[in-house]
Amino acid sequence: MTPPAAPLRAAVLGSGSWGTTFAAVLADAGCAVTVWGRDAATVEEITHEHRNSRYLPGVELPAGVSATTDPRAAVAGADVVAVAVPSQRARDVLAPLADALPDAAVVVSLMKGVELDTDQRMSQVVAQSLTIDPARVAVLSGPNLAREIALRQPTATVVASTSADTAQLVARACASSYFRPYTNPDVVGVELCGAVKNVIALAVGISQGRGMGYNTMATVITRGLVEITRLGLALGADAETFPGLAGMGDLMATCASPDSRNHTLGVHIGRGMSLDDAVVATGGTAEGVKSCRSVLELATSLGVEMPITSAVVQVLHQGLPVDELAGLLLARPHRAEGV
Ligand SMILES: NC(=O)C1=CN([C@@H]2O[C@H](COP(=O)(O)OP(=O)(O)OC[C@H]3O[C@@H](n4cnc5c(N)ncnc54)[C@H](OP(=O)(O)O)[C@@H]3O)[C@@H](O)[C@H]2O)C=CC1
Ligand SMILES: O=C(CO)COP(=O)(O)O
Repeated sequence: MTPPAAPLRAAVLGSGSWGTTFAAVLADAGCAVTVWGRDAATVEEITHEHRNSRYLPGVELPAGVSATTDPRAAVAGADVVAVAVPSQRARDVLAPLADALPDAAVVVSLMKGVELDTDQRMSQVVAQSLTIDPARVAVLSGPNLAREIALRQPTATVVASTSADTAQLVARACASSYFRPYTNPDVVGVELCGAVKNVIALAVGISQGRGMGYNTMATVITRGLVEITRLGLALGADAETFPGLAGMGDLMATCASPDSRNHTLGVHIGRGMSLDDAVVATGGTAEGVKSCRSVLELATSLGVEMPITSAVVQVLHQGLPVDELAGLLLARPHRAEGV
């Protein structure tokens, strides 16, 4: 008889809402989990009180989750290292850990952004900053609003890696009665879906902040998916990824939920708040604010049209009045539907 597999050891870098929630997911799936956080009070609270009152008020964490302020101690001995810091900070957090990562560890990016300046996807940033083979990197993305998962509401996700072994290891590490991972070899497609849906959620939020209803929301979501698909196909992604959990699934969750930071920030902008005030009022990481620029840059370099993304960049960063956003999109030349 084959002996049962030994419990996996996991590290999570980032003690915010998703890092802490994913640590709970891993622990519920049977892993021994250490979270790295830079805030000593949060680390203390996670380890000794099994709570993270700043990011997940009212949620009790499994006893199997502990935390440290030492990132090297967190990754020591880990089989799986999950990364959940803001995308624009990932390189700074990971590069100093290149010589601390265990040789056999795989790294899973939980982040949904595209790096400014380099226009790299997070799996590229992870492999480059840790100097590891991309086959040791996975990305996890899907309709995964942290708070619902922390309350153990059922959901599914996609674990993508160019290596089936890596994807299966990460899927095994996080699968539980309420969290169902599907594997997918399409890293590019899964990752783009996660990053660009944040930009589309900003656009939906802006329209709702202006008082527009469900027709507008459905239009922005549907044409947003077309934009994501166009960019993904230009980068070699698999067309089947886009209607799946990482694509349509995450768009629906993020564009519909008041828990989404991107959606919420968009609503503030739609109601007339300045970007700086909206960032403060939203709290937490709204990746689309920065990634809209890198996504648009990537699209422009490939000659891919992304009118919604472009409109969001213009409203957030180039002073376009919100009232002119809809006109800008609707005045585009008429064309046949489709990608
Ligand atoms: N929340 C969600 O529902 C989901 C989020 N994601 C993705 O996960 C990633 C992390 O998001 P999330 O956890 O929600 O973000 P939060 O804003 O909740 O937490 C961010 C975490 O990163 C830390 N951090 C912030 N700035 C730095 C820095 N300069 N250096 C190191 N650490 C830093 C914060 O530390 P401190 O507390 O000390 O400020 C905090 O621990 C994002 O890419 C997001 O898109 C993906 C799926 C779901
Ligand atoms: O990615 C998410 C849900 O899948 C979380 O969305 P926000 O980052 O907008 O909160």
